[in-house]
Parts: sequence; structure tokens; C-alpha cells
Amino acid sequence: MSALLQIENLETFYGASQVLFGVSLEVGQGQVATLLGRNGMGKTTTVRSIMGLTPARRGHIRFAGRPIEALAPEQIAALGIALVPEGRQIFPNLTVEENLIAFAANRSQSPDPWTLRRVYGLFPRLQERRHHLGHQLSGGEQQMLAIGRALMTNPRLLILDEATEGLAPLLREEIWRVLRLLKEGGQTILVIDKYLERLFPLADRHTILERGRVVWQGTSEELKARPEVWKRYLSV
Ligand SMILES: Nc1ncnc2c1ncn2[C@@H]1O[C@H](COP(=O)(O)OP(=O)(O)OP(=O)(O)O)[C@@H](O)[C@H]1O
Repeated sequence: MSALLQIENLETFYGASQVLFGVSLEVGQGQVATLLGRNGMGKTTTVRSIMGLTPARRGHIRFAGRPIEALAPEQIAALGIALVPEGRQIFPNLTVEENLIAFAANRSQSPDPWTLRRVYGLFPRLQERRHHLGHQLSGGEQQMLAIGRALMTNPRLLILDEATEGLAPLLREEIWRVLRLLKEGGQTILVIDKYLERLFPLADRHTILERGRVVWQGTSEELKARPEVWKRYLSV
């Protein structure tokens, strides 16, 4: 399986403070990969470096074989990487439907692209609320909207940063259901989350970060067999 995303020896700083110390990982085409680790270990920073929001000072990022570490965030997005950020960041004063079409594009040149109709099929709740403003939605609805908006760009790689954070259990399950469907449809996904029992059946590969360094990488089978690794790095 060819790597869609390849990250090599990423070193990222906030001002003088170094946060990533040589992070390397790969996400294969059609794979679901995770970034795991306790709070503050560098997961969001890794994603921000991929997106060009906090560019890495050293290291390489290749997307579909092309170096992207020197590109601006909008150029990276245009190549087909969509981020569902922590905190969702939907437009509060646009309606659900306006949020969904704001960045609509067919960046993966899919023959069967995501459309409003398909997104509403995935999240019927969004169709019911399509004329509501972003700020009128519940946290779970905002999360669905953030995912729907990312899908409307038809990304080659979808990145979700803590998409189930702060959601009630039923809403979390709704997000997991959608991620399973996306995987079945061949969507490549990089996911940051902490629910190992949901990530095990979904994900092909896991990368654990500890203070900005990769301390473990492997498959779900391998991670399942290593509870001491979860205890040490994920405090579960
Ligand atoms: N804008 C910033 N300026 C300075 N330091 C920052 C900034 N953002 C994050 N950091 C620091 O960088 C380190 C990594 O943070 P990061 O958000 O990448 O971690 P994380 O693993 O995603 O955790 P969380 O789940 O809490 O978001 C932390 O020590 C954090 O305090």
C-alpha cells in the first residue's frame, strides 16, 4: 500500500519552545491511522504542522509524493487535506447549509463526490437543521457539521482532531458510525482520539506521542496485545 502522507523527522516550535522532536509517521492510501498520547504531547501540533498552520522548522512532509512542508495552509488544503479541528470552528453566523457549501470542491476529483444530498444522507439531523445558524446548534450537531463541511471538499485525507471530545455517548457513537462508513468507502483518515475500544476495530495503524516524540507505532493487533503500553503512555 503506497503512503498518501509521509512525515519524516518533524521538529516544530512555538517561538523558542520546541514541541515536536523528530516525529515520523505514514498514512497509506485508504488507511485509518491514529495519533495517540496524553494531553499536551504534541498531537494537535503535528496536525497543525501537516496543515501548514504551525509550519515545522525541520523535517519533511510529503502528500501523494509531493513535498508540502513549505506550502501555505490554503495550498495544502487545495491538494486535498481537510482538517476537522479541535473545537470544530464552524461559522456561527452562517446556516448549516451555508457552512456546508462554504468550501465545497472536488479536491480528490472523485467520480462520485460528496454533495449536500449525500452529507444529509449521512447526517439526517443536519438536513432537519439546515436553515439554523451555526451558533444555534448543539455540540454534537456542530461536530457533524464540521465533518460534513470537511467532506464537502472531497478530501483525499481527512484529519479529525478529538472529534468525539465532550460529546454524550450516543453522539459519540454517531461519529464512530460515520467514521466506519467513511473507511468502508475507502476514505483515508488520520484520527486523534482517546477511545481505544472504538479505535481498535477502525484503525490500521497507531502512533503514540510522548512529549513530542514517537514512542510506539504499530497495528491494532499489536497495540491490543500490549496493555502495558496503554498504561504507560495513554493512562487507561
Ligand atoms: N500556541 C502555543 N504556544 C506555545 N505552546 C503551545 C501552543 N500550543 C500548544 N503548545 C504546547 O505544545 C505542547 C503540545 O501541545 P498539543 O496541543 O500539540 O498537544 P496535544 O497532544 O494535541 O494535546 P491536547 O489533547 O491537550 O490538545 C504542549 O506542551 C502545549 O502546552
